[in-house]
Amino acid sequence: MQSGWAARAVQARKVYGEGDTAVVALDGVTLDLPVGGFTAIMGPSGSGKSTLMHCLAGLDTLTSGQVLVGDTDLASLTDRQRTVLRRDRLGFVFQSFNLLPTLTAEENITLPSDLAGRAPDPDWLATVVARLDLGERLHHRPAELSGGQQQRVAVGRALITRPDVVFADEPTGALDTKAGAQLLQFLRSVVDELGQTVVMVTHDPGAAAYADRVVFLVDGRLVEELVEPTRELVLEIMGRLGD
Ligand SMILES: Nc1ncnc2c1ncn2[C@@H]1O[C@H](COP(=O)(O)OP(=O)(O)OP(=O)(O)O)[C@@H](O)[C@H]1O
Repeated sequence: MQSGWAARAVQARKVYGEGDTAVVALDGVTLDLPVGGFTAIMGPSGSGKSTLMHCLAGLDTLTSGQVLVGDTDLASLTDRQRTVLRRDRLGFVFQSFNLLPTLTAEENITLPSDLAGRAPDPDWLATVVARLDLGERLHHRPAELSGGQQQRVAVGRALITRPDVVFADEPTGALDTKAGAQLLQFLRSVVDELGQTVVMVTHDPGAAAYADRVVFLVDGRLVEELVEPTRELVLEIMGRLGD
């Protein structure tokens, strides 16, 4: 990609409802997601993290402002085109894995390609499987895998189309500490070694410390940005912001 960012929000504003009951969820957020970067989004409950993520991912639309994925302005697309863009150019990892129980690990990973009617690139599939250390588990069904392994399958599924951006919403929320730390190391290596772009919403300062940069939202505004975060620095800012 020519531009230095994989996706960006420009003066993003989102208002839910109207009149007296209107809620300003995003209040002029400008944020670049650099290509090959790992960005964490933090902030108190209700600060707009999910709204920002959903708008960046084309799952929700802005009231005003712009979201660009690569050079594509999401507002210029029809619903159908946005759905195709999500399928082909974005990856998603959820707190609760969301794997299909009747499919094997490999079938879950290749599902987005299968749904698009395309064979997955075999070299890329092999690279992703090796990077996520899933080679021994490809023929297992989700119920036969640990939570950490299931979430790695979900990361593999998010990566299979070589997306512009992987969106991870509390990806370690359902994992124990050890599996969570491992998963974050895998996400880190997906950025460092495969050049993928990851954005993650988290409440956990330890998880945020794996990112290159943490942005903090309060009341729908970006109020702080921390480059090369550590758990301690994240905690200090959270304390200051009243989380
Ligand atoms: N569909 C909706 N309709 C009305 N208000 C909404 C809707 N979705 C979110 N909001 C409001 O927008 C604001 C931001 O919500 P959002 O879910 O983005 O916050 P968050 O930072 O992700 O919170 P949490 O950490 O609790 O998940 C909140 O005040 C919320 O109540």
